[in-house]
Amino acid sequence: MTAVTPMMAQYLEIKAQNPEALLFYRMGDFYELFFDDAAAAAEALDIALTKRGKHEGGDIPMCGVPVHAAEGYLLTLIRKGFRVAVCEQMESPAEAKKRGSKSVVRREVVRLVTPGTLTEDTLLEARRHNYLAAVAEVRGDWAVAWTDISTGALHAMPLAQPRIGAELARLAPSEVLMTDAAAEALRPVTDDLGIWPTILGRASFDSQSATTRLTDLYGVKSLEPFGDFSREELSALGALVDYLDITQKGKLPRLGTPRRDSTSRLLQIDAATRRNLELTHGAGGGRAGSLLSVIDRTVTAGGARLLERRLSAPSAHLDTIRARQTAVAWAAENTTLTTELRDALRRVPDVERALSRLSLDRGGPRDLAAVRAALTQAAALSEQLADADLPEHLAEERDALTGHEALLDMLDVALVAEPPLLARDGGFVAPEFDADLDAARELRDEGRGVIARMQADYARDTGITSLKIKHNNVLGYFIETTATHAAKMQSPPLSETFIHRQTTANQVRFTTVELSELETRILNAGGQALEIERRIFDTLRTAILDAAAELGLLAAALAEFDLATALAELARSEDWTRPKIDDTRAFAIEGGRHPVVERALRQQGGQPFIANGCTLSPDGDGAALELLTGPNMAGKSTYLRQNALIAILAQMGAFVPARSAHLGVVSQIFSRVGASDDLARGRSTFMVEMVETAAILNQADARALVILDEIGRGTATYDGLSIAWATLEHLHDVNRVRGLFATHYHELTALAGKLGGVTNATVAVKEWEGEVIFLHEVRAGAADRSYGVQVAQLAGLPRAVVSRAKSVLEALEAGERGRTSPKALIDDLPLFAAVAAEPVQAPAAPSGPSELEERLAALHPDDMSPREALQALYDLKAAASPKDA
Ligand SMILES: Nc1ncnc2c1ncn2[C@@H]1O[C@H](COP(=O)(O)OP(=O)(O)OP(=O)(O)O)[C@@H](O)[C@H]1O
Repeated sequence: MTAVTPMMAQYLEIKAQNPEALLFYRMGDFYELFFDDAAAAAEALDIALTKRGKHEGGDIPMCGVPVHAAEGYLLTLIRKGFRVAVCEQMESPAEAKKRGSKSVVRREVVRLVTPGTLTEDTLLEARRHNYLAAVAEVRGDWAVAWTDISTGALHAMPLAQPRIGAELARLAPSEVLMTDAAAEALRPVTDDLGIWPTILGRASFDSQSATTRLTDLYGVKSLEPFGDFSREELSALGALVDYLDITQKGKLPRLGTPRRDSTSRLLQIDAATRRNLELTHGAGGGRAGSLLSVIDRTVTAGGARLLERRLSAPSAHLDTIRARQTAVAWAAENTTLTTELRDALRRVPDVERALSRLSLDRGGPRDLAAVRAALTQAAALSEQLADADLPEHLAEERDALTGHEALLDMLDVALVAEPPLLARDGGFVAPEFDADLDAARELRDEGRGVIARMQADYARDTGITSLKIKHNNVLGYFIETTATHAAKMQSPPLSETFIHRQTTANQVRFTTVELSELETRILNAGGQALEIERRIFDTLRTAILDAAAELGLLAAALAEFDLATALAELARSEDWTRPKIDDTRAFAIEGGRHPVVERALRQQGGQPFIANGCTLSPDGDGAALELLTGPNMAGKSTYLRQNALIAILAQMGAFVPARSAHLGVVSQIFSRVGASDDLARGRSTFMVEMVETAAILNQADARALVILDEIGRGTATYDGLSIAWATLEHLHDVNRVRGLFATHYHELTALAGKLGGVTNATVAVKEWEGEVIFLHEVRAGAADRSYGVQVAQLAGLPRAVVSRAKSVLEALEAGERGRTSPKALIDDLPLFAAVAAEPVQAPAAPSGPSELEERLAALHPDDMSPREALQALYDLKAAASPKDA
């Protein structure tokens, strides 16, 4: 076995401390990866896998990426789910040598790059939040905390375990921290959302140490002023801070004070509904095709993130909704000013992310310039708004725009117009800001002129016109002549001044005392200038960080103005209206449209979008359900979704795509539109649909809005019909929701007569020469048939199949009408014989309570000991299935 080299020993030691991450091991201008890391990275990055030296008799696999291009590679690795430990050289090779000729350069991991802890613009999506979340459980109570370290936002929320999935779906975090036990308990939720939790030890979640971590972080004695956080919230917050400490190696980012959020003030939207409605993510998983992509008119990154936040979490709090709506209405009424404001906003950089990089000491001169630009534009905005009669919500934001004049003045005089990327290269401090810097720069720059003059003098004195003064890294400055002048230069009197340094094939090189002195001065001046600039950078950075909290508010204010004006611009260009919102249970929309479908139709340049109204008028606290029948392709799903989207837009404070709208605040939205297979988890389409329907029936309250599309279609006709029937009855009698229910089971339309809160509606079509023409118009009444065969014909099904289908359909319908199963039908259609067997049976109305229900009602859990409760449970189970007992 070969001995392990000192460098490899160091590598192995550092790797052992970071087993979960790929180790980027700095060697000069490269980050090198070895062993399994190298194999994994080479494959993920599609770069060459080579080898270097031997370890335990085998070759060491290796690959590397150049430091200057590392960010791009990091991005690919993070996207592919890797975590990367960045290990830097903490001293120069020369410094290492001083400790002994065999010493290895000291290296340390300076940062663990994980999906939830990114700050670089190149690694982040400017218009999306990048959340790191932690889920904690303390004695059965749960909480979620989340942060976006690139902006400093920090939140916590206590919530019941069943709500965790919905909350994580809302946040769509890049990374979620949990203990092993919590991850086990939440496996179905995380699997559903495609989240791979990052597991931390129990110590990271300890609520006692969390308090200490947080008080230390904010330099306060107690957390009380921030709010009354529960143990589980503290545990989740503490885990976040601990993880940041681990990944940022002790350098904590700027974090705003923790804010308690509460689900009760938000419109509840569960994960499946979010997916169905494609609020922030389209069907493909990205932004494209989502409602967000269609409504986004923001011009700043901060505004875009705020829009995403609002759309993900519309409010259910009337005052909040109205305040936001008033801001948009103000912007919509003041179009000229709005246009001016948007012009100024366009020049606002991403100041939140600049602040976060500066606080992590990862910032550069451009981040200073970003703060300057934000302050400049904020001042301009505040001036434009000076005489405006702002609604309260915006007036408060206007106040946050000013108050940083001194800081702005300082940045203005200190920085050049377009600073370079890196502080270490210098050149970002403006002339006349610092006298010492100016002097050092002058000497440095002038030195070059002095060298040129010196060269001219030497050429004249020696009579060698080809004499040059040059520079290289080994010799520094030197005088060079061709070899033909060697003898002359090396004999008196010239040899008294010119000291020989080197002879090459064709050249001879010299120096002089005068030249070395000048060289020292030039070098010192350059170094000195850099040193002064570095000091100035630190001063400016400190001045900015001292004002970080207020600058955070300023950034938030800019985002609010961006959002209000963007939503106004959207309303203007798309002809949207301000909805009336109150605490009734109204749902009355005239001329509603689906913004995403409308845009798609417009882009295709064909048919215009047909607007449709929707009125659900509940009687008292009863249900109001619209049962929608109609042909395939008529626009049922579009109609269903558009009404849900209008409610969501209204409650985020936006205007809505309708001629008019009156909505009573909705507490929860459930939408099940076309479930898809989930084969990966072994659930069929039908199973997924039933699980989701169960969730609605169990959770929907009287303020819920429920949108169900073709419930029960994934099974045999009569099973499906019966399930749809019972579901509709339950929504009507028990949940008493406002809702829309689309179905192909025309039998259900009979319920409109039986259930007071159910009305029938249909999407109109015209039939012309055997073909259907879609009118996309929703009208009162029931459809007579589905026109499925005609639609299939439109889709290009072979003519023979279509005509055969038509005759099968006719025969089946004839059989149904006759309520018999004619022999001819069976002979013609042996495969379909079973279908015609039984006429549809309406499920019996629920009879009185069963014996079990009565026994259950008689139990009083509060008065029972755990032992009695368990016994009661055994008894009930025995009564329910006597055979098993
Ligand atoms: N109001 C409308 N105005 C114009 N075109 C529309 C309208 N609604 C829907 N469409 C068009 O009709 C297509 C089909 O709509 P949608 O998917 O909503 O039909 P559907 O009735 O749910 O069909 P199926 O029952 O087959 O699922 C849409 O892709 C769109 O192009």
